Amino acid sequence: MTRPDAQPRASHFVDGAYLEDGAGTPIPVRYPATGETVATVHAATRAVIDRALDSATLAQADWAATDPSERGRILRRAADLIRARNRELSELETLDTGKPLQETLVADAASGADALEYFGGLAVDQTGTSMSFGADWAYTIRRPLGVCAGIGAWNYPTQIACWKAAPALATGNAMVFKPSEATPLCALKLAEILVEAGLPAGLFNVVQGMGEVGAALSTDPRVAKVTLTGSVPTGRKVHAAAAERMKHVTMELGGKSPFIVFPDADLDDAVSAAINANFYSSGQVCSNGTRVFLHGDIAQDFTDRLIARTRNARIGDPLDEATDFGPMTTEAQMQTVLRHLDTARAEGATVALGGHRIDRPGWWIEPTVLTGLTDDMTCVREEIFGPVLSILTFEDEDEVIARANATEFGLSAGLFTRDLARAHRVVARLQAGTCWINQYNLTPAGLPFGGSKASGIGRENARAAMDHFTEIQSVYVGMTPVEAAY
Ligand SMILES: NC(=O)c1ccc[n+]([C@@H]2O[C@H](COP(=O)([O-])OP(=O)(O)OC[C@H]3O[C@@H](n4cnc5c(N)ncnc54)[C@H](O)[C@@H]3O)[C@@H](O)[C@H]2O)c1
Ligand SMILES: C[N+](C)(C)CC=O
Repeated sequence: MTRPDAQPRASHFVDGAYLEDGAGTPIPVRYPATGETVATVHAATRAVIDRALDSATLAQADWAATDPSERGRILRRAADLIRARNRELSELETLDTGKPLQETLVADAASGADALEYFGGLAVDQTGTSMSFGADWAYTIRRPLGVCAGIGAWNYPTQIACWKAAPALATGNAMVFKPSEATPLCALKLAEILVEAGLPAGLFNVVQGMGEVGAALSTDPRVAKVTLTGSVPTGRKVHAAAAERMKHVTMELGGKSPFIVFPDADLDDAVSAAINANFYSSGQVCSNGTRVFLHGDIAQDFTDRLIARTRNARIGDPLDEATDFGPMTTEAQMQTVLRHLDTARAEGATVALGGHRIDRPGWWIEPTVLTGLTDDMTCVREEIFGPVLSILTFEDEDEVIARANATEFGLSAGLFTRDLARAHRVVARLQAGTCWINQYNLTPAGLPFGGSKASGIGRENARAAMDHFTEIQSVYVGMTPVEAAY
């Protein structure tokens, strides 16, 4: 397939235009399907970071005073532009991440456009409250926070940038966004499109770099809020840095989510969902249901069907729309997954399917199913972030709930049953920010998404995100003479 040109016009997008500073450390962008370098960007220098933060600070004051209906119109225009350019953006996302075009065409830029459209519509609908205190009264207003720093992971670069930018901008904030160093390309396109849609310069700036650039944003006094999508260890660092200056935070972090199949479930549906919940994006999805708890009565049947269907995965060139399983996004992540597989074998796991690197250039791992596991094994406790599905069995409801909750994570959970009373009863006891009943991993813009426990703080999407990008100002209105003791 002809490969599109991935090299951006410059490394950064600041104050409405592309910006280069060759003094920054070069970051090669490698196509995961072959390992070839397809572009190079430079990490932001101190001068670039300062320009991004200063222009955002200046632009935000006017933006906060702009009629929210105008803010909303700009975001909705950006959504339309993204949809019109979906194929071009999806191809770039595929080059950036290695995810099959079949996926990026429907799940990445498209979901970013949904968020821009959704928050574009909600921009006019920021309501306060009013109350009376005798003759006096009071009201509340939601105020934007100021300049927000967005820091992204590498698995959904366009979606992550949009999910952060859309509610921030709708509510009158500016954003300086640092994409993952592994996938720096797509956020630049978003910045370009927002300006084309009419967003004033400085309101959405993109600066490239490794963790140090993210750390510089997290500690800078010009930044009022940090919203991170990343791993739990990074979340702990960013949260601590932000706390030094009492900044607001949203933390979208990792997980090790339970996927529970009761004996009365529709097994074909449950197998389909387990495939999506473990092998989509080659398993590089935060909310994946990687601990698959199967009731003993259906465990063998489910496992046989799962393995038979997973053997049909078409592994190949991610730019070919027929391909439905791609490589890992980074070489480092491939090595991490291979180490996890070695540990699993050493701890006694049975590799029922896959378990090896695929012999192709680039960073490929076979879709893998592990059986013969116990809850204390490393592969069951730790996030692997690769195409590795762990099967566990259970006998009763109380037991599976206790085991599902026995983790520091709390991002997501899923369950399959035809008994809706049981479904709601179990969900009420699961410690997870998002639960799916007879479905998995669907995250529409109108549904809050985020984690409990170590998996995060705050929520993205829905009205909840509008609240997280604003703070309440209370206004007390005195209507009667002021009395004083002396
Ligand atoms: N909950 C969610 O919505 C969600 C979505 C996608 C990915 N994730 C999680 O992200 C992880 C995979 O992504 P990753 O490997 O890019 O994560 P990561 O934590 O390594 O990096 C995330 C981002 O943080 C930056 N960073 C690193 N150190 C930093 C520091 N000290 N200060 C500020 N920024 C710093 C990185 O440069 C990168 O941009 C997984 O754990 C996955 O579950 C969560
Ligand atoms: C947020 N989500 C689930 C769409 C992608 C996470 O990795």
